[in-house]
Amino acid sequence: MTNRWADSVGGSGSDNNSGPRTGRAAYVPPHLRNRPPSADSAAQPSPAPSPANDRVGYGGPPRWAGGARPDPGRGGSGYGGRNAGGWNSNTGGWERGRDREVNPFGEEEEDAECASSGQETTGINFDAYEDIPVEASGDNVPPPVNTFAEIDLGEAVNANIRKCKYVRPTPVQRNAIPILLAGRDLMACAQTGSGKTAAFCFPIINGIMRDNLVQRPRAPRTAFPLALILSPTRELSSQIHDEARKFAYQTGVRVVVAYGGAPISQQLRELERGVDILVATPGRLVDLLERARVSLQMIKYLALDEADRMLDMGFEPQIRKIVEQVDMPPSGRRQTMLFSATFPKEIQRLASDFLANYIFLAVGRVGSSTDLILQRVEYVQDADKRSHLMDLLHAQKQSEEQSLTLVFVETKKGADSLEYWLCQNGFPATTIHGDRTQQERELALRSFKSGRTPILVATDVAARGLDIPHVAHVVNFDLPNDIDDYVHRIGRTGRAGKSGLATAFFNDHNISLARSLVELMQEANQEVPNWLVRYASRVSYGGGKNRRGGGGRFGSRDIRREGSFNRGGGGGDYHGGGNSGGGGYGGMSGGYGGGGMGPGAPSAWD
Ligand SMILES: Nc1ncnc2c1ncn2[C@@H]1O[C@H](COP(=O)(O)OP(=O)(O)OP(=O)(O)O)[C@@H](O)[C@H]1O
Repeated sequence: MTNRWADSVGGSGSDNNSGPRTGRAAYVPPHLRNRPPSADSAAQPSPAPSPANDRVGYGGPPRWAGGARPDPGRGGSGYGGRNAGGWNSNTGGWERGRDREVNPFGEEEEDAECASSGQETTGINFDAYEDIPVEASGDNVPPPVNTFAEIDLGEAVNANIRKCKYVRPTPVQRNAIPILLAGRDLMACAQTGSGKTAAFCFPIINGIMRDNLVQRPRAPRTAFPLALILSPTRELSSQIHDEARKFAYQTGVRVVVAYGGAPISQQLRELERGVDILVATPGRLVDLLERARVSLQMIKYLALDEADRMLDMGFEPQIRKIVEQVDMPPSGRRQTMLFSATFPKEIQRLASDFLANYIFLAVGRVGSSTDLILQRVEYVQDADKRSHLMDLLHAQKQSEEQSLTLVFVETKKGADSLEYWLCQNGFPATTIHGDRTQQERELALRSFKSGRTPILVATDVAARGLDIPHVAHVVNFDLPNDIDDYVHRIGRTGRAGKSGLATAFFNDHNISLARSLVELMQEANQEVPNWLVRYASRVSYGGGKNRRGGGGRFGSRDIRREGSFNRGGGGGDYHGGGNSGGGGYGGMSGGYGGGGMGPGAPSAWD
């Protein structure tokens, strides 16, 4: 079918999305999607999502109508597990202990999704990570551990680890957990999908349990969390919250999430019930701070997930406000942990403002973790991208029944346009990007995860952190401008020791990425097409976004070791880490030089 949608590949901004389309009642164009729920519609029941696309009913009632959130893992969760202590009575009128803690492991029917993702961790090929080298620098680095049994996380947490079916710690967990349990600040660079979330959650939960009976100020309606975990997107915050609730189940540690796009009233109610660990996106947290509904004066643990993203141009002002300009204890009086798969040098310099005498940990030599991901680059002109994508999807349909495909595009309009075209052509697809309401975003993600719509077309809003089982193929329909964004995007497959496939469509618009792409692929032992090598040789660095820092084949090494660093803590000490197989350390793609902070598509972020 030739239509205006099909013509707008790449979403250059042409206004192709106007007007609802008759004959496709299911579809509501983007400009109508962000309407707040009306009182009328709120009274109506929600229709079931269509098997082909989650958009059925967008024009209809909002799914949050009547107060019940679509995600049973979050909405209205009670609390009550006090088995491990860790609380005091000074809760400022919170409702602690009155509610029953909802089981986050999905033993109840409603949480079947969590249950199945829990089963994912059985049979994981963690041998794939066995020979991954580790480099840690800083003063007196605590040695790594090999088993969870070697770390005293407490019986309740250990029980949860068993419920998660984690048999042994991943390399980043082996190294980061002892460092954090020793109370040290940490900047950790480890591959996508290698278990960083647990690496910072376990020590935080353990620390809060150890800090039993912390006195908190009495202030009506103000929450005083002990730990703050910040992440760049709503979906990632939600995911971290879900994970942290599992790890903290029946420990007495209460985890609450707050992010934009969702009704604040419900989040306020959750906060009023009490909070030990607050997981939040920066924007919503600033809002809560300004309303004086959250105070950071009791924060003892601060974690920034996707820390390089959190400190780049888009987020840095908000992060500085939260960390430096409100009431959070200064570095040295709190424990700060920064995690990502990429750490450009510029970001490392900035990050040192937030850290005290920190340890830098790099887990995974360039080329080791990406072995799990087969990377292909194909030369495809813009006009041919759709038919090419269709060929890939047809091939995949035949090969694997259960597999999901994540397709990254540059713009929000491009995402809508491609999704529409795919659906028209018989491929059930949905989309996630910053112009969709949070309700739509969550629904799209659930529909994708469940396999109802096995193709998700996304902007960079889905590039980082999301842990979706069964993503077999990541297609870079439009390549990003920044190699770090590429790394995070392809990292949505090949997670937790599993293998995955990543295909990129390259053409003359992507020349600036050629060199860093070739380098990354070579380091990852991938087959690089000759034509791409020729493109790369035509590009000079010239200070552009993709210029690599002076780390040579070492990805993100501690900048303090390069002598170009004058701020903050010591550095110098260095050990090869417990699993070290020798040189060639670093995160997959950190260490890119000045200006390496991706512009991304700020409007697509939270
Ligand atoms: N010790 C373990 N044993 C088995 N599975 C694990 C273990 N630790 C984590 N996992 C699983 O590995 C998957 C990836 O973990 P996680 O999402 O924390 O990765 P990540 O390093 O934060 O990735 P990204 O860089 O993309 O954010 C999750 O499904 C998680 O449950």
